[in-house]
Amino acid sequence: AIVCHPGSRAAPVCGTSFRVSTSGRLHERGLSNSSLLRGLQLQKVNFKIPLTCHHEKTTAEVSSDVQRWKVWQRLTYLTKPYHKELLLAGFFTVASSLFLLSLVRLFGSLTSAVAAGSLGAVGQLASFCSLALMLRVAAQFGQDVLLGRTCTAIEDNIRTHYVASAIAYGFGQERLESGEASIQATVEIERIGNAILLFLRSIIPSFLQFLVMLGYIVYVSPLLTLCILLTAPLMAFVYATLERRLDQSIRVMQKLFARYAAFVSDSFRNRLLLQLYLAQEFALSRLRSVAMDVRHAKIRMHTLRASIVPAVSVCYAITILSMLYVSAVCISRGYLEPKELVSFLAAVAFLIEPVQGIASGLGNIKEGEESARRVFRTIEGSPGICLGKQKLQLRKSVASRIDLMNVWFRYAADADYVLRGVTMTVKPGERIAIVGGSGAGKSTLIALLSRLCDPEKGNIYLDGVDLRELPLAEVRQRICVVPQDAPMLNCSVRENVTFGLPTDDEKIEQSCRLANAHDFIVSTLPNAYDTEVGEGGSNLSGGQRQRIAISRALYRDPGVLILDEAYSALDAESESLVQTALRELFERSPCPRTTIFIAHRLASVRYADRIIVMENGQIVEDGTHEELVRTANSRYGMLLSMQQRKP
Ligand SMILES: Nc1ncnc2c1ncn2[C@@H]1O[C@H](COP(=O)(O)OP(=O)(O)OP(=O)(O)O)[C@@H](O)[C@H]1O
Repeated sequence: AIVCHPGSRAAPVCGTSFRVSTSGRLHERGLSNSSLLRGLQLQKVNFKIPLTCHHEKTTAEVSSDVQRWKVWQRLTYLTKPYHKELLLAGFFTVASSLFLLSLVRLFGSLTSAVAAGSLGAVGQLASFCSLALMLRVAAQFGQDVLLGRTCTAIEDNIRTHYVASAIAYGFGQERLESGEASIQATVEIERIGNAILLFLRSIIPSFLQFLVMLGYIVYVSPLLTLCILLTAPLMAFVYATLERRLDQSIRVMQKLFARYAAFVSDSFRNRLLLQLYLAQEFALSRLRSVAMDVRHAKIRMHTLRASIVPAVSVCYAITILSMLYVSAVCISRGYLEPKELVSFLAAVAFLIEPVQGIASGLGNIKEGEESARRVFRTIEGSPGICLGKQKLQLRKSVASRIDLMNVWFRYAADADYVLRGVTMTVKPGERIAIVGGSGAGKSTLIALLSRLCDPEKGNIYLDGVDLRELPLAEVRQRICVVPQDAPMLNCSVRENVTFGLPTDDEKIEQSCRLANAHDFIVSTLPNAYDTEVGEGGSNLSGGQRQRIAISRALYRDPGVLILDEAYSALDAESESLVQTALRELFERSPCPRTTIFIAHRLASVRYADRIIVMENGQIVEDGTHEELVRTANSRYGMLLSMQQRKP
């Protein structure tokens, strides 16, 4: 990812995906067509999943951690829609254990018949054994097929829910990097699916088999059974100690691995920058140190996991040896027949098998449990904002009034306030420009208006209703933001404009014409509106991306249109064309729109109805261009003259 091949083109490099070979090398694969990424991205466009749990939750209700029993409770809840399949699989599991029991019993009689040389009885018993074996195999097959299907569906549901939740609300309190989140959405959720499958397909049947065989050996010889059970506390102690350590090491390993994934994703995303600044070695050294920690944590985890089976086996060996000694005593005193001992030993063998199975499977279950804990924590902790319940009836495409009343906001409890007592009113249909120096709090104000976060103190009203009282979807339908970096999904231009809304080609073209995008789309893009834009819109220029981003907002007919530095990548001519088109549109429109735009280039704000100047998180000036220019020593006048002085 970091080596620059001579002659490679700059633009397509941005859309390049990579394959990691078994040797750990990275191989370029050409333009990004990864089905996974594509799948996720298209889901972003198409999602319509009811996220009921979020709509009933407020920040205060969100727990910071997910306890173990809650993880299992949630996993059980996820199996609810598949009760029928699981019941049927359970029936097969029970049947399989019962067939095994009959096998064990038949085996005792068969060995007696063999010892007695009774050929007729041997033939008959052997055919019964074969029948029992075939029925057991068939029951296991039915169980495995049903569970495989069900667990795949459950895994798919968790992933869908996770992606939907992350797209709708971000990564919540976890503050995950996108690389970590991608690992959660792919590897960790797969781990959860595998753990559920293992639990249902292996641990439960093993446990059932253990109970059936235990019942049988108690029935055959309580004394020998007691002998086995006496060693159980030793085994329990050994196992519990190892399990606790394994638990900790898995937790550490997964955390480190997620960090590693975030580093990798960061390096991939910034690979051009790394190449340009010859900083490949710097990136690799960061990766190497985390990779080393991951490796150590993995080795520790594998060692602990590998030690469980031998430790349990040693305990069992002690058990079997003591049991054999007691059986010899019992037979010599006539308390036990050799035929019963054969059955007993067969049952004990089938008792050991599930215990070993459980012991070796629990490592994977633990990993799945830990992944589930992390995934659920991200899903549950997602809304960093309180989600309103009030249903406001919106009149479509009508300009809105916005009131900010003494709004205070900071990004963290121990950080400085970024907005400090902001109070302002935007009347319906007004065109407001917000200007100010870098870091003044303009983008933060926009984030609050679009409810990416909520004020810590004070209120924001949309047509007289507190934003927090409104359903989030209503706010987002009503207020549409064109962000500064004009983000694009890796799909066609058309899909990037409609972004999940029903496709109306006429309206798409109209929106693109208004944003001055139609001409370049039809004349320069190879497949016009069907052209794939590449990863992050890498096949387009910055200005082209911004024009498509503006078209996307216009396609939505919002009551409030917010442009956050949305003209910054446009040349002066394009900016003027787009501005004029928007002004005309809004003036012509029977339902006027409120427009708020942030601009650094002050030439683009002079025709705004009002200009708001921000500084250090506060509004310091508010007025028209003429008013502000006339005011002596105004901050706006100073900014203007500084820009005009620039060569
Ligand atoms: N996600 C964040 N977490 C923590 N602090 C942030 C975050 N985003 C912005 N800030 C801080 O908030 C302050 C205001 O940032 P903001 O982006 O709102 O300013 P701005 O006026 O839009 O600046 P610019 O014109 O440079 O984009 C800055 O000091 C910035 O460091």
